[in-house]
Amino acid sequence: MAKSAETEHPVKAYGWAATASDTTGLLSPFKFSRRATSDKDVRLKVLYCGICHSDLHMIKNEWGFTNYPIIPGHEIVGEVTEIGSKVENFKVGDKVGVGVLVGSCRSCARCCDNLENHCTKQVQTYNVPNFDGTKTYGGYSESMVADEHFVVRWPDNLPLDSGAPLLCAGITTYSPLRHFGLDKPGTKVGVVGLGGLGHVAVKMAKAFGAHVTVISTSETKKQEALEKLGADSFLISRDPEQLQGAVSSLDGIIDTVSATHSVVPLLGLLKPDGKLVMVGAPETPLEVPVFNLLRGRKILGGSNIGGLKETQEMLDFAAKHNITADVEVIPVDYVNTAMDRLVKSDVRYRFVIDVGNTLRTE
Ligand SMILES: NC(=O)c1ccc[n+]([C@@H]2O[C@H](COP(=O)([O-])OP(=O)(O)OC[C@H]3O[C@@H](n4cnc5c(N)ncnc54)[C@H](O)[C@@H]3O)[C@@H](O)[C@H]2O)c1
Ligand SMILES: [Zn+2]
Ligand SMILES: [Zn+2]
Repeated sequence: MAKSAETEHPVKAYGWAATASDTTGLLSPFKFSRRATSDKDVRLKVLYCGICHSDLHMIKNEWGFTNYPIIPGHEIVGEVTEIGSKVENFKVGDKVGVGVLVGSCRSCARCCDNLENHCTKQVQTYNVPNFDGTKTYGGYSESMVADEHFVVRWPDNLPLDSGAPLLCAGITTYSPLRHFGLDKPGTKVGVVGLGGLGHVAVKMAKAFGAHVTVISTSETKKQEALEKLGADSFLISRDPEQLQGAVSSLDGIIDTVSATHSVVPLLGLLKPDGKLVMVGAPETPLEVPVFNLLRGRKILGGSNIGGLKETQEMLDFAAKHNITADVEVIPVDYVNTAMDRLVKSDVRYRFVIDVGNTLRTE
């Protein structure tokens, strides 16, 4: 008989999991186990874990591939408690991060190019089979263990709680800004959806020296976007007059919206050769009228987190430019309320679970 999550590995572990397959996604305390620390492994005590909207999509099975029980969490900051005998880059006591990936083949062309995020054999931090056949469990748990290649060094001056969301929201916005050439001073960058990813995208683009326009459905975020986050202008996406006034003005747009929406107005905002980069992952397909791409030779693309080398580079960049997320730190037993509020975009702008101080391990 197959071993249970609680007994398949030698080390006892505790977390909060969604166990029901009824798509309510309710999280509750869950006993499981983690593997012993092998040669190249780093074991950490989880201190903070951000709540990404992907966690919400997954606990509710909105993408259709949730494999319950699931412990979400891939914005994990912790302290190293044990290292394997061949670990080279970390020692006990170091502050470290683990993001969306805990494994990849390490030998394909993508991996050799530091793009583990595009490896077909990548192992994500939760909900997938690991190389040993057991399932991965994420950071809403008291400990993590991962090969050191998938662990990043935490910069000294980067706060642990408000820095945690950089491990997904940070790299997911930094990487396309860099890859699509939207990281040059004076570049006109639009950010759609001012949530966890979107607000970090604004900060990253500003740090690159871009001129940043936030495109949002809601007037309520205007003042904050301009005054607090440092955006240069603000457009209400439902206001045809405002959109008309900004037609053909942007070099690129990072679209972080989590629900199905029209990209037609966004394509209209792009200059010729402009790029619309999707990072948000709505559960249903978007409609793309092809003529809106043909006219102006526009490009519609996508981006998925980033490789490990770039994740470290992004963290160091964030530390240098004092970029953190705006966070609401919560105890773990508030997580279901936090999920309900995230559905309504009722958070400025990222929930972070104080795992270290609030997760009981019995
Ligand atoms: N590509 C990647 O690698 C990657 C990484 C992380 C997250 N994601 C995805 O990105 C999306 C955003 O994640 P997040 O954590 O920032 O979520 P979030 O909930 O914090 O932010 C989403 C934003 O979209 C806005 N929004 C929702 N519905 C909208 C609509 N119909 N029209 C316009 N705006 C709308 C919300 O108001 C909110 O500001 C999610 O789908 C998530 O799964 C992708
Ligand atoms: Zn994420
Ligand atoms: Zn690979």
